[in-house]
Amino acid sequence: MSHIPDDASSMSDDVFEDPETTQRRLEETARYRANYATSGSGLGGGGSSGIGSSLGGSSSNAYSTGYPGYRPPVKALQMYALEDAVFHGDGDDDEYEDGWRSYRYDEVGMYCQPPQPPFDDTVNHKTILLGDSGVGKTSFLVKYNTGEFRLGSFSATVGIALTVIMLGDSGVGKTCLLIRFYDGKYMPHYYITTVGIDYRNKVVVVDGTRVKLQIWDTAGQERFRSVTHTYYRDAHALLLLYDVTNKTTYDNIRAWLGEIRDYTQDDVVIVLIGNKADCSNSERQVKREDGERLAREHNVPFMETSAKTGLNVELAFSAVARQLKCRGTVNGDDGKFNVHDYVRDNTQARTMCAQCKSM
Ligand SMILES: Nc1nc2c(ncn2[C@@H]2O[C@H](COP(=O)(O)OP(=O)(O)OP(=O)(O)O)[C@@H](O)[C@H]2O)c(=O)[nH]1
Repeated sequence: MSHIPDDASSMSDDVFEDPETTQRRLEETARYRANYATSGSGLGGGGSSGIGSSLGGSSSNAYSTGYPGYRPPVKALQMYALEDAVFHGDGDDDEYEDGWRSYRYDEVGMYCQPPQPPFDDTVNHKTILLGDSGVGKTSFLVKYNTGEFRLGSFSATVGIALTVIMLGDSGVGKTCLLIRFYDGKYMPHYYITTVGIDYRNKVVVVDGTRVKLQIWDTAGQERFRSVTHTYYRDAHALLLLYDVTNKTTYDNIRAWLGEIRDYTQDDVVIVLIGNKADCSNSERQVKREDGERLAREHNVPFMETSAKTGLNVELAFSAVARQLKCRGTVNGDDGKFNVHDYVRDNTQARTMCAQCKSM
């Protein structure tokens, strides 16, 4: 059964299923993995049935994806292997526990396969499923990955995700802001400095249109800079954060803007954010007016946010989604949207935030 929130203005994940289906699926996945471990068969093994066995056999003559005989360049394979290690090597199963969730393809089993010998014919590479809406692309992929056919579990896939990258010095609150947006929670004890880069997908509904954002949380630490630079070029939008309680992070914004100029596309959407606006005046080292002035200098919209209270968090992402939609990157261009006006009209001052009032 497909569940889509009634409130069209709300944020929602892109693919839904009901809690019982989730529970059943988790149990089946556990059974499946247990069988896999004992029999050595499974998605790619000779003992499984269906699409998985016909496409994903482990013999050296079988090709898990792509055309027979196709050999991706070794460089590309090395890159994908590296990406898998970086993005999927954390064994993070937390997201399996909630009933309302969004699938990433790695969550539906693509990475259940046993370790393969590096860089041979069985290594995955990119394959794109194309075809009209409703022909069964998502079901096909899920069947291939899990061996299951899930009738009616999926809502329509929403285009290809637009890339939003979060930047700023280490400790400014990028991860907390993303978690607040993605999960609606503040995790003060979640503070483990980001290593390299990580992402979450989230769909934002803008005037009835579903805009899928792929949000990349980068490591603020200098030593990861060369990794994160490689992602800048694909960015449609950037959220550039400083910490209002740490003047150095504000002073470094100019350097960040320089990097952005060097590595991103010219039309990238940038929003400047002063985070931790919940902190008291005695803790504050950067006035709101300073943030506004810097933003004016660089002609970018500005807002103060708090991952702790949720102040302006949804606004930051919805401003980006609206601007990208308006530019025609997603479903047409009405040409009337002005991100500066939108942010100015919708920004909440700290005193106006209901959550802040209750603090
Ligand atoms: N008071 C307050 N603290 C915050 C807020 N956002 C984050 N923090 C705290 O700031 C610290 C750093 O937060 P992170 O989200 O890990 O910072 P980051 O920018 O992702 O850091 P790196 O991963 O090292 O780049 C944590 O202790 C958070 O609890 C906020 O809005 N208000």
